[in-house]
Amino acid sequence: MNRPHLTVEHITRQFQIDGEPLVALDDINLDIAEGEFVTIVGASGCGKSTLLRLFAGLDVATSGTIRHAGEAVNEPSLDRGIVFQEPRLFPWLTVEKNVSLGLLNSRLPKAQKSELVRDHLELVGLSRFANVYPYQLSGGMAQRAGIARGLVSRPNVLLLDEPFGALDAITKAHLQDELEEIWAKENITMVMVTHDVEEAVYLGDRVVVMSPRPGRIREIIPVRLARPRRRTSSEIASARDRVLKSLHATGENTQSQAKGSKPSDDGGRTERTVALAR
Ligand SMILES: Nc1ncnc2c1ncn2[C@@H]1O[C@H](COP(=O)(O)OP(=O)(O)OP(=O)(O)O)[C@@H](O)[C@H]1O
Repeated sequence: MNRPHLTVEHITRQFQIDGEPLVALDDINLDIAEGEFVTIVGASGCGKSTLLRLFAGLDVATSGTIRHAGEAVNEPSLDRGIVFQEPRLFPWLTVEKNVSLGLLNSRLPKAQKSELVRDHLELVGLSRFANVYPYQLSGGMAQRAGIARGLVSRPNVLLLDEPFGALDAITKAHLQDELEEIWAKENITMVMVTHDVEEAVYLGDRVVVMSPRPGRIREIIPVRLARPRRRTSSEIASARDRVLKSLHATGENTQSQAKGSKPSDDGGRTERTVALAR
C-alpha cells in the first residue's frame, strides 16, 4: 500500500437516543492510501454515514483521531469533497451556479473559479447544461452536477454516500464507469458508502465490511483485479460472493441477496485483512 493518506485511529462515536447512549461506531481503525478507491458496505444503521461524516469533518468523534495527510480532521475542508445520495441542488440556481457553490469558501480569483466550474462541468459531460435549472435535469444528470460540485475545489479526497442509490440500473452503470474514469484521470482518493455489493466490488480496491450494533469493521476484502473490470467476469462474481459471505455472517440482508444470489462457500479462504483494520 502507498503511504496512508487518510488514517482512522480508534474512532468511537456515541450518540444519545432518548437519554440512552448509542454506540454508532466502536474502535474503528483504518488506513487509506493516496489514490485508493475504498468502498464501505454494511447493514443499515451500522455507522457507514457517520464514518463518512467524520471523514468530511461534518461531525466530531467521541474519541479517537482521523487524519488527512497527517493533519487532524475537525472541520470541513476544500481538500475533501462530498457527494450525497440526493444531489442537493438548489432549485433556484442554474447548474453552473450550483456547481460553483463547491468553491464558496475558496479564496481563488473569480476568473479562476469560473474556469474551474467550466472544466468540471465538462468533466461530467454537462457543459451544454450550464445555464439550465435542476428541474430540467434527469436524475443521472443531477447527480453528475452533484459530483462536479464535489470535485470543483480539486479535493484530493472525494467522499461519496450512496451516490447512485436512487438511480435506475442503466444510469447507475454509466455513472459508475464515469466516476472510475474521473478517479483514474484525477488520481483522487475515493471513499464510497454503498448498499450495492456489486458496485462495491466493481469499483473498490478494497471493500470494508462493517457489522452493526455497535458499528465495527468486520473485515476488509481486497479486490485485486485489473481495470477496466468486466462486470460479468467470474473474478467479480467471486469477489462479490466473498463480500456477501462476510455480510451474511453479520446478519446483513443486501441488495444482491435480495435479488437471489447466494453467497458461495469459499471454504474459509476469504482473505482476511483484519490486520489492516487493526
Ligand atoms: N445525529 C444523530 N443523533 C443520534 N443518533 C444518530 C445520529 N446520527 C446517526 N445516529 C445513529 O447512529 C447509528 C448509525 O447511523 P448511520 O446513519 O451512520 O448508519 P448507516 O450505516 O449509514 O445506515 P443506512 O445504511 O441506513 O444509511 C444509527 O443507529 C443512527 O440512529
